[in-house]
Amino acid sequence: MKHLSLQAPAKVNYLLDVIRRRTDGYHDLRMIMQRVNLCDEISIILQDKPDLNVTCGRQGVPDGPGNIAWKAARTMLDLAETGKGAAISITKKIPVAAGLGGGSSDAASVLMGMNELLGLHLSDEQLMQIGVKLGADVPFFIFKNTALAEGIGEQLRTMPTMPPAWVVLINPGVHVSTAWVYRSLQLTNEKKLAKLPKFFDDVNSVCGIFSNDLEEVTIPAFPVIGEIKNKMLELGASGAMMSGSGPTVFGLFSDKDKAEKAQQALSDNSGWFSAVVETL
Ligand SMILES: C[C@@](CO)(OP(=O)(O)O)[C@H](O)COP(=O)(O)OP(=O)(O)OC[C@H]1O[C@@H](n2ccc(N)nc2=O)[C@H](O)[C@@H]1O
Ligand SMILES: Nc1ncnc2c1ncn2[C@@H]1O[C@H](COP(=O)(O)OP(=O)(O)O)[C@@H](O)[C@H]1O
Repeated sequence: MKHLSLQAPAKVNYLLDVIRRRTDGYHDLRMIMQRVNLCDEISIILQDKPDLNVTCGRQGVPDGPGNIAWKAARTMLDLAETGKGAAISITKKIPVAAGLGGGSSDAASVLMGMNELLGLHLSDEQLMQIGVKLGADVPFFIFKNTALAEGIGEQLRTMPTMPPAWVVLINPGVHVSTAWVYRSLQLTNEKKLAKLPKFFDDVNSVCGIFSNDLEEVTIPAFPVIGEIKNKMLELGASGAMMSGSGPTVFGLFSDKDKAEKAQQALSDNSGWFSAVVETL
């Protein structure tokens, strides 16, 4: 029986410009996406019987066909046409519906893992084309590099090297619907896009690009997001912002000690998820 153990990392968005509303109900974006080393753990066992089982056991995440990882595995098993099946178990470490891309990352890891286990030899480009049909952020997790993402997130280019940083993640656990955030956004006709630097000297220069249009919707509705951002800056972060459609706020630090102290100060609130992680 073939078996693989995988680590599926989370992401944060350093930039999220919403450019226009599309006719298919989605929005064209310009994003900068960075992986961090907070990882879900995934085990895949390839089986001779055709059954596909995905178990997660985490509240708010479906087992079976409702799980995005199940859809990823099903696609790969159908492509292979070997009659084999798989047993997949997911241990969630990434908070769910948090703006950290956990589901998309799980799906990307399963696509890459099944490609290997089934000996399909699909290229990363082919896996990314399969991935975008499962979720807009899936191709980024196959691409792996820190990326400038356009379209809905499927057009990816490698960003100039960014200095490594410590990232404090704080999720206050309020429920934010991604569909509601995009729907509520007031778009201007001709959005002016800030020019991006050609290189980044230090963590401060990375924070110079921080901007997330979705905060215009989430901060007025959930003031706690703005409060965490302000606190993070008071505690010495070089920059702080909401990731994706939230509600997780992250702060970037060049100093590990400061990052750990900020996490401690912010994690006093019971029920909040908090972590200090590193950029990948
Ligand atoms: C905001 C981002 C940024 O990385 O990430 P998360 O916060 O989810 O991590 C992504 O754009 C999340 O894209 P995606 O993964 O497709 O979101 P979904 O939850 O599937 O989308 C829910 C709904 O949001 C709207 N939506 C989503 C993406 C997009 N570019 N335009 C949209 O208008 C659509 O109405 C869609 O039906
Ligand atoms: N493997 C998975 N991990 C997390 N969420 C999943 C998974 N499969 C399906 N979902 C569903 O996807 C939704 C979005 O979850 P997630 O990817 O964690 O958040 P986000 O889109 O904010 O990055 C959740 O409501 C959850 O029920």
